Amino acid sequence: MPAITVDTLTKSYGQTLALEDLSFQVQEGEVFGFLGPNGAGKSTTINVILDFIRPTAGQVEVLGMDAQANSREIRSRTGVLPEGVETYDRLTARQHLEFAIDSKGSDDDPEALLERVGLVDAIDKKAGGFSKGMSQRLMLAMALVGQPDLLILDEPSTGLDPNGAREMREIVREENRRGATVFFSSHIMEQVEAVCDRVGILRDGEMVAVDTVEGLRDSVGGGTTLRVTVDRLDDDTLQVVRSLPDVSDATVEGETSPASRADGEAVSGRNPPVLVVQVQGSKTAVLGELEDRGIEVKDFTTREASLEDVFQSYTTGTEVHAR
Ligand SMILES: Nc1ncnc2c1ncn2[C@@H]1O[C@H](COP(=O)(O)OP(=O)(O)OP(=O)(O)O)[C@@H](O)[C@H]1O
Repeated sequence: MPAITVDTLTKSYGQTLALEDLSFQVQEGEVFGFLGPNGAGKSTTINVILDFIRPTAGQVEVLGMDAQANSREIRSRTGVLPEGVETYDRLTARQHLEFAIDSKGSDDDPEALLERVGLVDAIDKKAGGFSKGMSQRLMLAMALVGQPDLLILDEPSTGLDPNGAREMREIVREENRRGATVFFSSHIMEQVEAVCDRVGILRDGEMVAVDTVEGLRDSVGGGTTLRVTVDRLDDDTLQVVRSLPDVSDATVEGETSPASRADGEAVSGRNPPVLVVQVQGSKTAVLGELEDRGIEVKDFTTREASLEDVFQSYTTGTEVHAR
């Protein structure tokens, strides 16, 4: 059974179309990363899932129930870390937890929960003095109350330093091992890589891709950037390299369009020229071609496309290039 089914969901705020015909499923027991740039519609989707806002059209089912008709039951089985931390300044961390434990009717121990999120030392301190990261940890502890079947974390790493972000990922893994489904929104691809089974990428209110991280990387043909320092380079060679089967692009560093030179003169400056090639497969064809043409390869480096490149490709429509 899917934990979340979003079916042809549309949401307009006046003239603003925040979501358009959005459909996707999150399977029970998976960690699903919900990615998109600012304004893509992630929070709007989460707010509809939790029935904080009503859709313009479409349906949402959560834990097998209708999101609107059964919102109370859904919320009792869901732990939420909302975007934009709001704690009560005058209440201590312990009091926040007690409030969440009471409202969920659970028998959790506030101390144990705060221990898990690394905030136990501040258990009797008022939240008004907390840093952003501390408030975020407190909100996470509140989301964990009652061993929820579904965890919805909206930008959970906001305000956390690298250690905090790592601890957050560990908690996500632990919760998932316990059996919880985790729906995790972020605009940072690297944050979701380590924990998510699948990733959905939202752009302008529409899902542009849903796949594993590896699948996404393959689908954009991220490939490798090969940088080759050579003793010389001419226009002919550049054209030949560009036409090799696995090459999607080749340029000379510092030269915007060397191929446009009409005289076919060697393209070189004071430094040895560097040929920058986007390759999908093996780099040996490129190096072999250069050597066949009597060009000396002085040095070369390679770099894989990063997840940020992949994310950028999906969310801006530009071609993905490893840099
Ligand atoms: N209450 C609102 N009234 C009017 N427009 C809204 C409202 N909430 C969101 N929007 C608009 O809907 C679109 C989607 O916003 P949403 O907050 O869902 O995106 P997001 O992906 O969560 O962005 P972020 O990463 O910045 O939180 C944006 O164009 C936003 O300006």
